[in-house]
Amino acid sequence: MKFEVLTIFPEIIECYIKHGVLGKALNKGIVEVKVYNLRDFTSDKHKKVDDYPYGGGAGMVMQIEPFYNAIMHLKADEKPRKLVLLSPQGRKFTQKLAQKFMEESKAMVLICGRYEGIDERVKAFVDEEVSIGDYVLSGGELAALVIIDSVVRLIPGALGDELSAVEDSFMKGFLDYPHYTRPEDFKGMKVPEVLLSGDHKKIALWRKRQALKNTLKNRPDLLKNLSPEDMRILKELC
Ligand SMILES: N#Cc1c(-c2ccc3ccn(Cc4ccc(CN5CCOCC5)cc4)c3c2)n[nH]c1N
Repeated sequence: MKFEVLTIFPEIIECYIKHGVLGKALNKGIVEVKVYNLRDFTSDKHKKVDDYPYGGGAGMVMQIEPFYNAIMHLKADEKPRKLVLLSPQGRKFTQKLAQKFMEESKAMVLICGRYEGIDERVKAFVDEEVSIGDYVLSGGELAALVIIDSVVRLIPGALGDELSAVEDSFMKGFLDYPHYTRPEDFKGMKVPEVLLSGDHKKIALWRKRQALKNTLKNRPDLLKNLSPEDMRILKELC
């Protein structure tokens, strides 16, 4: 899968993609990330990318021309790609949308604005407008990284442990169970006995109960379409 990122801060993207899961996926050749500086698509000596908003108002707005020139440059190879604009006004990004992007797109262009946003006319050239959540960021770069990271985790072979992607809790519709590792006793804080028992059936049941308990407490909105068994466990917790 190929990601192409349009931004005035390429270093934000370049720094992050070298590490962790993404770094491994890049080294394996499972993923390719190319970052483009929008300032390279300007036509003035000052590489201007923003201007005052028509109609007045606070802040600056990013001009359409650099976005248009960059998008036309990418489209010159006539290869299919999904163009995604990051924006506070976008549709909510969820694990389901990450799955959809992974399944449907061989290449994605992630368009990152700054300032108070970008000229509305850029939207004529994009396929999706996406927001990663109900809070205001300073630009689209962090959102682009969230999308890249969550989509790459879903690519078969990217994690090197097929189970992790399948086990990601948002795929199952409830939160994760608690995790523990050595030491067994840290300043009197002990690992639950069941996890030391070696009884995999008991451990699985304990983990399911804990996951449902966490979900009921923190994200009851996720508790939909539970299996009869999960519903039975949930009722015991109430
Ligand atoms: N994805 C994503 C994002 C973004 C995001 C994405 C892209 C850009 C480009 C510029 N900015 C900054 C910016 C700040 C303030 C404002 C004003 N409005 C904000 C909402 O209330 C009304 C007034 C606009 C834009 C961006 C922010 N924020 N939150 C998400 N989940």
